[in-house]
Amino acid sequence: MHTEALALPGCQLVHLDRFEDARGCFVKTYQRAAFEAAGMEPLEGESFYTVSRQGVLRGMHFQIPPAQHAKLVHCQAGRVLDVFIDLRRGSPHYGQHQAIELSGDTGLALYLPAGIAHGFLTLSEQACMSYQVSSPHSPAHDAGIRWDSFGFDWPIAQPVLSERDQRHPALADFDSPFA
Ligand SMILES: Cc1cn([C@H]2C[C@H](O)[C@@H](COP(=O)(O)OP(=O)(O)O[C@H]3O[C@@H](C)C(=O)[C@@H](O)[C@H]3O)O2)c(=O)[nH]c1=O
Repeated sequence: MHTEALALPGCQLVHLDRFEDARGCFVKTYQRAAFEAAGMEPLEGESFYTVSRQGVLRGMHFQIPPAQHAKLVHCQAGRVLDVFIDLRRGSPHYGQHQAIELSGDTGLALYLPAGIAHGFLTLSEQACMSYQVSSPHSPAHDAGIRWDSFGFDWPIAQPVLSERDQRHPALADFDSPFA
């Protein structure tokens, strides 16, 4: 495993160890010692995955303090356009976003520290996204920014959204609790 620092401070592109042979591939998705050595928080709160159809957009999600957490995001199958926003008031990049394509073919994952909103659009017929987070889910602290409110030019006008994701505040109306 090796990592690359991204433009938003603390965010890292993680090149997972991926071994291919005639059967398919083997991907090592987490090793506590190596991840900590690369500056990541232990990601042992919970893990989960989602399966989404083409055109589904999930986001832009984060947990607010005191339940803020870091996450590792990885596309196990299919292809997604992954997008994340810096919500840390003290950051010189506050309100800025970055987008990276993730797919089941590359072994790329994203590490996002607390204070980063995360979402993605499914580009392939179906995509499986897996997550590893540093602390448990807290429904009372689970929050979001509306997908079309932070200046990103999504390659779709009418994505499939959950009801909750249609109701998030715009970035401009969000009073960020992240330092
Ligand atoms: C996020 C989450 C949801 N749930 C439940 C709540 C709800 O009934 C159901 C679906 O939840 P959601 O609609 O929030 O799922 P989803 O929109 O897939 O949420 C995910 O979106 C991406 C973009 C992220 O970054 C993730 O951290 C997570 O927030 O699962 C949990 O039990 N644990 C969890 O950690």
